[in-house]
Amino acid sequence: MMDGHEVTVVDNFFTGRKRNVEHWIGHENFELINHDVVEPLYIEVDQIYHLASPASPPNYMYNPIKTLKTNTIGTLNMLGLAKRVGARLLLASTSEVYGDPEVHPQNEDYWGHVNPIGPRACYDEGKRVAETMCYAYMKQEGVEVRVARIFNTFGPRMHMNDGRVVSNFILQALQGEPLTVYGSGSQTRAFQYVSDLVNGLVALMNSNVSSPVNLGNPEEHTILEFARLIKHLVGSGGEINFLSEAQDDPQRRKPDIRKAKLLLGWEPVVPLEEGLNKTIHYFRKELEYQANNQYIPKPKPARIKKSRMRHS
Ligand SMILES: O=c1ccn([C@@H]2O[C@H](COP(=O)(O)OP(=O)(O)O[C@H]3OC[C@@H](O)[C@H](O)[C@H]3O)[C@@H](O)[C@H]2O)c(=O)[nH]1
Repeated sequence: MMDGHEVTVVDNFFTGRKRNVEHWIGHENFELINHDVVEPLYIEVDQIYHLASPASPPNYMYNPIKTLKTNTIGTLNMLGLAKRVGARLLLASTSEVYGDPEVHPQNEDYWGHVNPIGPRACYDEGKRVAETMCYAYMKQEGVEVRVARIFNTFGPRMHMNDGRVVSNFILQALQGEPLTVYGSGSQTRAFQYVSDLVNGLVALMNSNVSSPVNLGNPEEHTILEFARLIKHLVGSGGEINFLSEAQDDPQRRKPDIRKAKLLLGWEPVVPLEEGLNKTIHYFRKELEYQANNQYIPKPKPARIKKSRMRHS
């Protein structure tokens, strides 16, 4: 928008919130549509960032059929729109297409290790078929596609109830609650700050790279190290609570980003601690906001029917 593009945001608000974009409402280049991509959409656009789908495991597992519909029918609808108006489509795919990987770090040539009937399948298989659909439309219909395989990402404006590890740990630490580590905490992840991802998505969209590209920060940590780091940054004395391991939880994950560096000239620039501090600041404010804005319904005064005045 700041570059002069007109942006239409399409959201069904299943996991998104109007508050996340309210500061743009009224801007001449901004439009917000309440719409679910499972239904066809008829608008005129040049580029489509197809970001729809819950991305947090508890959210996407909450209604697996809806997650599947969003990633399949929703993707077909967006590809159909791209075909009709001649737009380029960027699919937000995921590191989850690599499943519980047997190759480390994961590069784009790895085909993955995915359980097709496990609890994560609605999302990881959904995204895998979404990629397949993109390349079918590219080959058969000549639609221009871009596929970003997004690794763990965090930042301000995540939902308080998102359920992913970064927001869980920060909120727990801020509220003096124990941090919930699933399993032993020896599983690893590499976390990327949201602004790095946005820059990567824009660079990919405007590049000539049609094959999948990993976007993530390769700095890898165990979840236990990560819990300790967040406790330290928040300054919380809370303990760490070990809960049972999540089923099919990928054990090691770290992106190989050589392709993005070489072809897009992109790499993450925000250090982990800086990103975490910004996110901690955000959630601190959110907790304050929540405390000051609890909705307490007021009792309604009894409605007294006004009788019509009769003039004689
Ligand atoms: O409270 C928690 C939450 C999560 N975890 C663990 O932390 C790790 C990361 O879990 P998250 O739920 O944040 O995210 P995952 O890495 O499992 O999945 C993510 O992968 C990449 C993206 O496509 C998605 O954002 C999401 O599916 C997992 O090992 C999980 O078991 C905890 O130990 N405690």
